[in-house]
Amino acid sequence: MSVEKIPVQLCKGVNGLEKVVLKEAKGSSAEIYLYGGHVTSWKNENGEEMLFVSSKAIFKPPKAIRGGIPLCFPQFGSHGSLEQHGFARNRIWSIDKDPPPLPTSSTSKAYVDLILKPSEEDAKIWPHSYEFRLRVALGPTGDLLLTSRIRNTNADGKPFSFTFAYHTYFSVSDISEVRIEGLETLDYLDNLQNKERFTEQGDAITFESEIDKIYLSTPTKIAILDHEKKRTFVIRKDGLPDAVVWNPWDRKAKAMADFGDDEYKYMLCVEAAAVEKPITLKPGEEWKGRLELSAVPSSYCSGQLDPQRVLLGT
Ligand SMILES: O=P(O)(O)OC[C@H]1O[C@@H](O)[C@H](O)[C@@H](O)[C@@H]1O
Repeated sequence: MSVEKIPVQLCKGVNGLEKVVLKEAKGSSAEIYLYGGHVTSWKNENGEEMLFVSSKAIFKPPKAIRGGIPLCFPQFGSHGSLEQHGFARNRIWSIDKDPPPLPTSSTSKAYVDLILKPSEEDAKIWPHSYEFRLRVALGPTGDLLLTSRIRNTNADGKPFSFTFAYHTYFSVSDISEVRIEGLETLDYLDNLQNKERFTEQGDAITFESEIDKIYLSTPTKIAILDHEKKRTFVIRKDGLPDAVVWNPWDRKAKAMADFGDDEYKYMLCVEAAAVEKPITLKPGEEWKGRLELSAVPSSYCSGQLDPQRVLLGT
């Protein structure tokens, strides 16, 4: 007899912070903290963790949780006058009991809707009224789906602009055994060189030192191949033209209080983002940004990512 899993549960996590636990019928699961609207766990059907969370992560406001999927809004990085990566990642979100419908083809009951609205204090640092709705869902095959809907609710008729990222920390076996496909030959801004623009060379991206690059206008599909784990993460994104790739490497790792000295070996951030061209919304307008993550066993064959490129040999 199979025991039916409760698809959505609200419970206490680290330091008594509230978290939502999603469980899909076949065994995959996810955890989302209301602090930051922050996904901190995504496990496949065998209970294996796909996301990296630092053993030194501080689950306490105002520090954002180090790992999982922090949400960068209304500012990515230092591209503006607000605090690094904006404030959405260190605010307490609410459960949205009655969200506007979202078209979905999945029958999975494992999903939750969260909402963030500005407090009076927030309005002092970013003088705009908005509703940020986040849906986190598990698909029937264990895929993790995040949909962000951001609406301008300004009553003063003013538009606003923002930059955004799903700052995903993937768990990898060994950073030196990992490569990314889908970003080769693209232009990028290098955060390690004053955000200057360069063009990536032809090969898949591999890692042997610190990296902090914003790849511009990328394909909607990117793959992270982990040879040792024999696992490939496939990232599909919509409404998010850019992709940030970050690994702090040893020196910066040591400088971060909430990150273990050697942990850079076991993580890689590939962040679906809108950075180069900020998104502008007039009052009443809504933006939607979607991220779909899947983990497929064994290595993806090189070149399978984009059949068109294989055919054209480009
Ligand atoms: O320490 P934080 O604020 O979470 O940021 C981590 C990193 O996030 C990346 O997205 C940025 O490109 C890096 O420049 C930054 O160092």
